[in-house]
Amino acid sequence: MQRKNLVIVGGGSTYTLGMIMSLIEEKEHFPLKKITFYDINATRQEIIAKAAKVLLKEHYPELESFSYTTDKATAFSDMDAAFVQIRTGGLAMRELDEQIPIQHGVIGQETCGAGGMAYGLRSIKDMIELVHDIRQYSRDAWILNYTNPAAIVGLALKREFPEDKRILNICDMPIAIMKSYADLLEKDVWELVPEYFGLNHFGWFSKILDKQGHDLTDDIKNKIINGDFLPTDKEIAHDESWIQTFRKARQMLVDFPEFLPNTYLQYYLYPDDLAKKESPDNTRARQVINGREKRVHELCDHIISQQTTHDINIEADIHGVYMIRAAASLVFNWKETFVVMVENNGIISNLPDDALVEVPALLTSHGPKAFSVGEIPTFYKGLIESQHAYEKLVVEAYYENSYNKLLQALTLNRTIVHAPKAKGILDDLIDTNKDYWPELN
Ligand SMILES: NC(=O)c1ccc[n+]([C@@H]2O[C@H](COP(=O)([O-])OP(=O)(O)OC[C@H]3O[C@@H](n4cnc5c(N)ncnc54)[C@H](O)[C@@H]3O)[C@@H](O)[C@H]2O)c1
Ligand SMILES: O=P(O)(O)OC[C@H]1O[C@H](O[C@H]2[C@H](O)[C@@H](O)[C@@H](O)O[C@@H]2CO)[C@H](O)[C@@H](O)[C@@H]1O
Ligand SMILES: [Mn+2]
Repeated sequence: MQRKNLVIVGGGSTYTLGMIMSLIEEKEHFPLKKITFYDINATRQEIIAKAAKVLLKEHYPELESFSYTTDKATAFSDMDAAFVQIRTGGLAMRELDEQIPIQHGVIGQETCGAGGMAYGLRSIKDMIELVHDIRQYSRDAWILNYTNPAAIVGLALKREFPEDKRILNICDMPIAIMKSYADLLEKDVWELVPEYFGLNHFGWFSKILDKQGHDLTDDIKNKIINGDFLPTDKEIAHDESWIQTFRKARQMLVDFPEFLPNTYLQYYLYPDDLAKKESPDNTRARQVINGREKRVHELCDHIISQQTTHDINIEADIHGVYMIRAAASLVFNWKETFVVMVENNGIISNLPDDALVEVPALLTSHGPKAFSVGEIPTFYKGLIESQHAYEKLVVEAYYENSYNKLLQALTLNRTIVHAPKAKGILDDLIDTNKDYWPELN
């Protein structure tokens, strides 16, 4: 197999070290000649990059080049693939996205509700600029975007780059949930074949089959209803917040037994219960700063001081493996099935064509070829249409500098609903985001 060149945009991300370990474990599937990190924050990136250098030297000796840079031309020239994982405003702004809605009595969340809207308006601008820059230097590179909120970023990228068929918006939540199903069934996650529909962080598995075509759906439902449904990927298995989140799947399934829910639906189906549990002093951002970020930075410091990785476990995680195999399927035309975001255009026949739906697709060298879903039942159609309208209004508001469309978006959002509350939250978010958002009229 021909070796490829990969740039990781947002090299300083808390996910990058795990991604490097996953690239090492997946090197036979996605053999690389060159890995480059790009970030706007040289200091943050250097911590990860110096540790990655040691890891790669010991475990990827066949790699011809590893480098890290803040220069776009150096980063983006001659690339086959780009993994884009930036966070405009950093975890500090994530914390404000989460705190402000809580202060108004509604859910404060990274990608859902008002927090997701605030983050979306910040991400769109940087993501559009980045894709223009990548295209200037690598016209044909596959761009895998998982920068959040991927639903809103993805819609904006479709609007800005309608003819670009080599941008794929992708999320790891469906595979992380499937990993838990696989562990319930004592099977390998890659043996499971999903049927799935919805929007990003807003979807359902209608079926889970195995590769021989056996239907495993009822078995999974019974195990969730009668047992304990838990996260099992190593990155989240011991995280209390993720444990509570996965456990909530049971209630969703009891209330709405037709389909298996994405864990993010908890925010939309039980907004009052969840809002009551949140506290501005213990946001998820704060937990990540004191948890994943601290853990990753300590591990990097350890590797850098030892200049070896002999005393640490090199283990892939499901997030990394999913992105890597999806990229390999595009680059090498594997035609494997992944749940990804694509423009609807009739895939879900009773939803708008312009919705960015999340569905299973074959990833080929000509792009994703999604399987037809057909009609979905009224309850799910209603929920999705309203969420799609919210996402679309946020993107339109960005392009039109429209205060009114943002107010409409927040009022439509199931985590808010009450218009005066939407207005209060919006006005506070405008204040905190003045360095990032477009000016609103
Ligand atoms: N779609 C998914 O399923 C999924 C899964 C995991 C993470 N994510 C996303 O990945 C991103 C990274 O998450 P994290 O928690 O590691 O955040 P982080 O803040 O630790 O890392 C983000 C990095 O991006 C850099 N950055 C910010 N703006 C940039 C720009 N314009 N150009 C280049 N670099 C820039 C920052 O300096 C930082 O080093 C987030 O958007 C997160 O939501 C998505
Ligand atoms: O609150 P965080 O920062 O811990 O997580 C937010 C992200 O959650 C999902 O990603 C999971 C992923 O599903 C799992 O496999 C593992 O890698 O952990 C991630 C969270 O730490 C979600 O899909 C992302 O979009 C969120 O950004
Ligand atoms: Mn996601």
